[in-house]
Amino acid sequence: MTLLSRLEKIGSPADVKKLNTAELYALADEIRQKLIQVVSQNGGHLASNLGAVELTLALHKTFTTPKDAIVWDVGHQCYTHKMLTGRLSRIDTIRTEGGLSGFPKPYESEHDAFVAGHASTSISAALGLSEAKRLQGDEGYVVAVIGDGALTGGMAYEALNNSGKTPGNLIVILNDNEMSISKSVGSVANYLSDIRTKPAYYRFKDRLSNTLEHTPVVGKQVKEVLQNSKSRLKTMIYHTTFFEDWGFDYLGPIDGHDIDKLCAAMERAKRLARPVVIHVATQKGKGYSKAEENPGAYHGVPSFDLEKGNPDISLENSFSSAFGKSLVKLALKDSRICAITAAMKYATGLQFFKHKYPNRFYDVGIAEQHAVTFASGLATGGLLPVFAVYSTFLQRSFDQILHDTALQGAHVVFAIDRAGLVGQDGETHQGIYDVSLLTQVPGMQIFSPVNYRELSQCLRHCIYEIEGPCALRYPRGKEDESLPVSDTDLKKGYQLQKCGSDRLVVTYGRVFSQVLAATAEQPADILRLCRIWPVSDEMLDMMQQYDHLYLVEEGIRAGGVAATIAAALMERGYRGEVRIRAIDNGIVPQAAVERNFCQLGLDAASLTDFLRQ
Ligand SMILES: Cc1ncc(C[n+]2csc(CCOP(=O)(O)OP(=O)(O)O)c2C)c(N)n1
Ligand SMILES: CC(=O)[C@@H](O)[C@H](O)COP(=O)(O)O
Ligand SMILES: [Mg+2]
Repeated sequence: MTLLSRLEKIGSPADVKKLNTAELYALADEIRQKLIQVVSQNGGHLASNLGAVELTLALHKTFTTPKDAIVWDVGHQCYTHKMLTGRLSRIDTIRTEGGLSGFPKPYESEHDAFVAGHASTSISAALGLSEAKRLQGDEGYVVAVIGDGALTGGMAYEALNNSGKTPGNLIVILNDNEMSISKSVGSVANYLSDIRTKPAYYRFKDRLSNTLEHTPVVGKQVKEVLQNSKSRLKTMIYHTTFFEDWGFDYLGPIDGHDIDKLCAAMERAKRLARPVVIHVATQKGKGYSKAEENPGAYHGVPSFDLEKGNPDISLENSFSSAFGKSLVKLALKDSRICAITAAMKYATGLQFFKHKYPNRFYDVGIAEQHAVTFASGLATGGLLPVFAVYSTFLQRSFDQILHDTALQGAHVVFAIDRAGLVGQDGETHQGIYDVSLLTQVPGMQIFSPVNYRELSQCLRHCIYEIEGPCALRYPRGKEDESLPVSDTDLKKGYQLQKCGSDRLVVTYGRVFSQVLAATAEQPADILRLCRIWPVSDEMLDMMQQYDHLYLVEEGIRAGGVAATIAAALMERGYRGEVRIRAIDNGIVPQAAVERNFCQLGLDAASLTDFLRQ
């Protein structure tokens, strides 16, 4: 009989509450070992999880989920929470097909209070949950756990601005490790770092305020008078941080790896009558030396060898790198070219640009909306901005693209990375909506290159041959080197591959490889669009010459290129047959991309059947 480890004995958060401090630290060690082992096998968000182990233990020691709700921001740091809430036996399945998600999922467990994946949403969601409790007379606290990176996103401030005056069951835990994926940027990051360097000063103020609070009779009165006055004494004692100006109580900075201190602060927060911010200082990557040394490289990793360590932070052989390098080449000859990222410098391949042209490189933080309007300002001011962003995160900026870019015809180039299916991050991160969104934007042109060479040509074309907004979109990962692709005339925007068939497949982007393989079995002509939007009359004329059209798209059907072509052909009175293969259900769960292709009927075998019909 094998002895159960401490971790295996945790069936639910109730078991965490029974442990003393020493036992909790021993448990933390086991959790770290498990995190490292699982992420090295499955890939995932290692450094963020390693940094939040004690914090998660303290949360479950102090609060009682699901009566109390914990809302994780982004949610990429929730692996320990999953292990402690009855999912340890399935943790090895994390991020795999049919397995646990790498993000909070209420359908997975009642302990996951809210869906996450995109940043800066936790305080808004927590405020909503807290108000729902209040209005329905439900008991329980609501805790938002937000990182300093996620605190660079505008939504967090909208929520703070809206929360300060609410009755007090809302607790915001600011998990400050001074890192987003790369170093946290902006004035708030500097401000937080300033607070972190003066813990004694903040402890003194806190003690003074606490003492007043507990001084019988006069203490409370003095405190109230001071809090409501404008005196310098008040400023000295109570005006500690901007959180207080917004109506929160502030506790911190607290060592985020000291379980007793964390628990004490959380217990105190429960007793306070106002919403509270607990500012916690943690170390990203804690407990795994390689991740401590280079937390950015271990933020999100593919599976890796524990001995060798260091998975590549940005793969050399990838569309992202090809894009980044092409942009540098163009920028060498044109000082008007600027590059913008919303906290994804390495992942979008912009590190090359930053290295070469730091004064025209902008990391704006997790602020996609701001990034778009900022880019539109740069364009209106005479520059050539390129905003490199994941498809899924660009969704945030739809109104900015419409209102601030398109309506004034600003020439902003959107370099849309992770376009299409993304794999293990699952439904929150799929890049399958951008085409349907962008086709609604007046004047927008969209390109979908299939290899690095074409990407580079499209980028140049977008920067120099187009006025107004334009986008080029490319998938996660690397090119298919076997593709027989010659240079495309980008003014025409397509390539027609003929075999003398009366059937035509119209497609674009990564799924072209699958179409090619399918037509080897079921011969058909192929019209590959490189400029996928707008669809020109010339393209439609060409389609009308065929009796059977097969439109294949790695994106959602509604509003997509295929559906729009079908509608345009109908208006033209086309009498032939049109069949569409696109993504009908917009919620595509995690799996290897190849598996998602099969599930959605976009792989070569399924497309062969499709062409047979
Ligand atoms: C809207 C949006 N943009 C970008 C991302 C990509 N992203 C995921 S985690 C992360 C950094 C988060 O930093 P922080 O909140 O401080 O958490 P940490 O990893 O440091 O614990 C970024 C930029 C995202 N998830 N959502
Ligand atoms: C949590 C998050 O949103 C990112 O870290 C994302 O998981 C990165 O995905 P890639 O691995 O495609 O860069
Ligand atoms: Mg952080």
